Amino acid sequence: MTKVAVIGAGSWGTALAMVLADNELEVKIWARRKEQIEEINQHHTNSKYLPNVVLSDRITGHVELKETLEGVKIVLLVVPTKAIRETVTEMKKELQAPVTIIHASKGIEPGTHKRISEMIEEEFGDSDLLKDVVVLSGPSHAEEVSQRQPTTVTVSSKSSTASELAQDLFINQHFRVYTNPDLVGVEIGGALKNTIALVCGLTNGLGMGDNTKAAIMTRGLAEIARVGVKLGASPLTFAGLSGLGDLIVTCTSVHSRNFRAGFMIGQGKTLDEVLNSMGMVVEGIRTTKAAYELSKKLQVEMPITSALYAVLFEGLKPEQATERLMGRVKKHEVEQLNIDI
Ligand SMILES: NC(=O)C1=CN([C@@H]2O[C@H](COP(=O)(O)OP(=O)(O)OC[C@H]3O[C@@H](n4cnc5c(N)ncnc54)[C@H](O)[C@@H]3O)[C@@H](O)[C@H]2O)C=CC1
Ligand SMILES: O=C(CO)COP(=O)(O)O
Repeated sequence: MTKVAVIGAGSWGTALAMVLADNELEVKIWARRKEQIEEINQHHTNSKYLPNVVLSDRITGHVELKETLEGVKIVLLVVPTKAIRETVTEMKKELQAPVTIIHASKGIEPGTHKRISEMIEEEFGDSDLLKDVVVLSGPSHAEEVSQRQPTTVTVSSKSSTASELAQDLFINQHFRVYTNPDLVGVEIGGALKNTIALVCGLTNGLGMGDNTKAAIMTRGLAEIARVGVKLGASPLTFAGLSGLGDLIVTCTSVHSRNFRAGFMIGQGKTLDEVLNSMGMVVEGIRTTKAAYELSKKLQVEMPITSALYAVLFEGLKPEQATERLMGRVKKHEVEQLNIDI
């Protein structure tokens, strides 16, 4: 039986482990906390992250990375973006043979502006322990995947063989997996939609309704596509699952941590209060910083991202941010996309 190591037992790592177990794979899931691993092994639950869900006994929990990675050729990496580098460094020490890493995290690193696959490759350097890197992304909340609700995602890699391997590992009757060769577009779309979801939540928290949400989603997608294309992505990817698809789910779902965090900020909570009350990762906060820096570096206009950056990190009041966005000079809609198809 094929064995897969899942590194990160938060809500997404656990839900994806369930998909793999449904596909009759042997899944070894790693977490740092011993009590969490005991719960997985003894009760087949991971109640902090996925309450009311029963895990297959094909999923075993491990606290030691060495034991988790033993005899494994495929690793699913699902830790928050800020933990990617340190986790990969630790993994590398324990690997005995080359692995294909499928990552399912969504973020960009502030300062370096690296995508997650780039960070993974950088941490492996010239070691021959990394075979390929694949990203799995798309509109997919863990809560619904764990209930086997119909879900679609896309996988992408520099290697089409590796993408197809990932597609075959995950695809089933509830979880439909497409391939897309545009690695840059898939990773950028998945990361930047979190910023736009924060803004949608924020305007909802301020009492604004659906017109505003539709405006932010549409113009948000325009700025995601603008920076993505500048980085080499295909514009068509942003109309797909890791673009529009993920934007829709994250900006409209009750499950979205980014939307909920934005909502609380709109209601007047401070960033610290919001993050302390979430207990789960809100990737959009760090990604907003990275996206703002990227827009300056590449000289790409990202007005919504810049307004959120000013609210989060420069003390601009959300109401002032709205005035700033609505008071911009008049523009032509399509020219603004600046896409050369
Ligand atoms: N939850 C969801 O529905 C989805 C999440 N994602 C992405 O998956 C990634 C992980 O998110 P979730 O599982 O939802 O997060 P989570 O907040 O549910 O869990 C995060 C997990 O990472 C662990 N962790 C935190 N810091 C760590 C560190 N320094 N080293 C090692 N482990 C660490 C935590 O203990 C926890 O097990 C994020 O990038 C998120 O954007 C993507 C699609 C769906
Ligand atoms: O990426 C996601 C859904 O596709 C998860 O979004 P949140 O982190 O906002 O919950």
